[in-house]
Amino acid sequence: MLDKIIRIATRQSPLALWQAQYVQTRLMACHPGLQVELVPMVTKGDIILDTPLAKVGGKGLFVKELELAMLDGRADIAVHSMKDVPVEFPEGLGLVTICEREDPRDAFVSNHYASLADLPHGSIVGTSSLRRQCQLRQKRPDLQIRDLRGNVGTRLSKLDNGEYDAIILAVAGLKRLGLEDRIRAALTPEECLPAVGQGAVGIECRLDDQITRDLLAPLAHRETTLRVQAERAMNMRLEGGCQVPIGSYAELEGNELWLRALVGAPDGSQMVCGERRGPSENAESMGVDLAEELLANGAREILHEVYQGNAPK
Ligand SMILES: NCc1[nH]cc(CCC(=O)O)c1CC(=O)O
Repeated sequence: MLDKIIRIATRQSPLALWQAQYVQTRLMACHPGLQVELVPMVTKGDIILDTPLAKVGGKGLFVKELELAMLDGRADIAVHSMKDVPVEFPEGLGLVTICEREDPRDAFVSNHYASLADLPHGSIVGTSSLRRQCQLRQKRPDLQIRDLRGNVGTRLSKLDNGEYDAIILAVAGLKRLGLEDRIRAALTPEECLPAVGQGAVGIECRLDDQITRDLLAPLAHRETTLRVQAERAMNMRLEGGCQVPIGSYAELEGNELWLRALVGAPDGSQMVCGERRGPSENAESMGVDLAEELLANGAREILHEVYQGNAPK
C-alpha cells in the first residue's frame, strides 16, 4: 500500500482547491505513507463565466473534464461540492463517498444592510441561482434580482464595486475560504431552503477501483450521507438535471429523517412545497415519494416551463 498514489482531479478555483486539499489531508491522515497528489484542470464551466449557467447547459460543465480524466486513468478521484454533482454519472464512474457536511445554509452578504428584512424597497440583489431567486422573489417581490457569476472572490468584488446592494452565497463556501466575516446573516431553511447537497463534499471514482474505494471509506460521514441521499433522490425523480429552481433539504434527528423540498417558478409567482418524515433507512424512497407529490401538485408544469426557456438554441 505504501507505493500507492491517489491523484485528485480538481478545478482550480480557490474553493475547488480547498476541497481537494481537504480530501488530500484527510486521506494522508487516515493512511500514513499514502501519497496523494492534485491534478489541476480547467473545465468548460470555468471558461464560460459570463453567461447565466442555466443558458449554457448547467452544472455538468464543471465536472465533465474531471470525469474524462478518471476514465482515461490520468486521475483516480474527483472531489465535488455535492450541489454541483449531476444526478447521473458516466458508465463506470460513481459517487462513492460523502464527507461531513459544513453549514448548509445560504448567506446574506451586504456592505450596508444586516439582513434581507433590512433591504430597502427595490434593492438590487445578486444571484444566478434560480432556487435563490424564486425564494427571494416570493418573499420580496420588490427586489431586483441580477445575475452574478464567477468564483466566490469575484462575486464579492462585484458586491464591493457597488453593483449590488446584497448578494447571496453559500455559508459553506465562505467559511472554507476564511471569509466568514462577510456573512451578515445566515438564511434559515424557512427563508431559503438550501440546494440539494449544499455544504457537503463528495468523492467520485471509478467503480471498479476497489483499492481506492477502500482507502476512501473512512472519509464517509453516515449522517450526511443519509441526508444527501434523500435530497438527491428527490432531485433525481424530478429530473433536476441542469440548473433548476429546486430546494431540497434533509435533517436527521436520531434515526428520523425530515426532508423538505420546494419547486418554484423563477419569478416567484408560484411555489410548490412539501415534506416527509420517516426512518432514515427509507431516505431514498422518501425522496422519490416527495418528488412525486410535488410533481402532482404543479411542479411538473413549473419545471417544464423552466426547461423550455433554457433549451439550447
Ligand atoms: N454554485 C457554486 C458553489 N458550489 C458550491 C459552493 C459552496 C457551498 C457548497 O459546498 O455547497 C458554491 C458557491 C455558492 O453557492 O456560494
